Amino acid sequence: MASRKVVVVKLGTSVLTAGGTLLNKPRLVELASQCVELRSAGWQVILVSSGAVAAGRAALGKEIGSSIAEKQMLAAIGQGQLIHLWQSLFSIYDVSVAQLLLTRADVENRARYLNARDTLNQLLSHDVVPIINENDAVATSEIKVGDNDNLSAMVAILANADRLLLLTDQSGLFTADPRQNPDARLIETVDEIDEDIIALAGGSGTALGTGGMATKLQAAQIAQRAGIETVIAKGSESNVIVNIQSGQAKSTKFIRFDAPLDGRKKWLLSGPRCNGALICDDGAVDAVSTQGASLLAKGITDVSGQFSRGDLIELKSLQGKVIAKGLVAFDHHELQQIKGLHSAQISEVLGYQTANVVIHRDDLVVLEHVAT
Ligand SMILES: Nc1ncnc2c1ncn2[C@@H]1O[C@H](COP(=O)(O)OP(=O)(O)O)[C@@H](O)[C@H]1O
Ligand SMILES: N[C@@H](CCC(=O)OP(=O)(O)O)C(=O)O
Repeated sequence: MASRKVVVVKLGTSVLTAGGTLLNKPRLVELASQCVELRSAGWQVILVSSGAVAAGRAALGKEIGSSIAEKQMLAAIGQGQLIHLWQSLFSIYDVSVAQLLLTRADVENRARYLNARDTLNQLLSHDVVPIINENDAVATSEIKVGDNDNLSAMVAILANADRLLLLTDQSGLFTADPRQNPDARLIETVDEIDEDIIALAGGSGTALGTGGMATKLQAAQIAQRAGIETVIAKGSESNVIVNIQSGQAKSTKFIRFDAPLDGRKKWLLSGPRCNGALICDDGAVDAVSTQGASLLAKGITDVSGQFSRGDLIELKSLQGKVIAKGLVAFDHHELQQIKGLHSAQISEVLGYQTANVVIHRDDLVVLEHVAT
């Protein structure tokens, strides 16, 4: 059991509705049976299933507006229908499922993150298929992840997954939105998600999808940095879930970075939002990004945003590139006073010294290796 590989399969609204506005039950039947086949081939499967809003619309049976409150109502109605449908389909194969509804708050807070991780691990160790969605009915904009692509990357990190499979209505990332440009070509492999790649991704081509290719690239980038391979493929392709695992389906594959991070650093990548940034000189950027050093006050040229001690912030180069993220040991007022100073001068200026480094390397996750 311990050696089984874990795959997170994200099913977009576009897949679950088969291009319509309501859930397409035959499509769900096919997908459930593929997941069961994958389990028989030795994979543990976690589903991130969109579709609550679509299911709610079907259950309500009448047209309503598209305000946030109305969508939240549809999600509240539909989530029960959705999980009931999955449960009845998996039960045909004697497979138990469990519902987990998460918000950003569940991954931002380290204690809640560990709690969600324990639940997920328990479910997997008991051979249950976790079926996850955002808790749309109660999630306000402050605590919302907002799209299930990013949520699925967070789940992949939580579960220490080997692969993230994003199923949508296209075979992967194209050189342009295929809905707008019939000449667009499929990109089969992406090594690094740089600005040129990000520029290819547009929003959703439909009224029901959230985020389009842009949020799929964000998810792939989070997963890539955490050492997880991401594949985007078309959910309507016959037997796609099984064929992807054996490399036999059209897709875009994002190569994972080969730098194993410990669990805490993976959490830094996945969940918390950054409350500010420190602008660093070339020497500090080099020390942090290529030598694995802690960030010292000496290398900081500027401070932006308002944050407290212990908050997650970004480290930027003088050119404005985000190099790393880390948990900061001083608040923004203190940093305004000590930026550019030697560590030995900190207590002189502040009148106290709570730390010698601004971000300890154990609290820092490097996003870009920059040659300065
Ligand atoms: N470069 C691109 N390659 C492929 N699809 C793209 C691209 N840019 C934008 N898209 C759009 O992204 C859509 C898929 O995202 P979305 O509608 O959010 O689906 P889902 O419900 O599966 O998350 C596609 O239908 C397509 O119109
Ligand atoms: N949580 C929402 C779906 C949000 C979402 O990201 O949708 P999609 O882009 O279609 O995967 C729902 O269940 O309807």
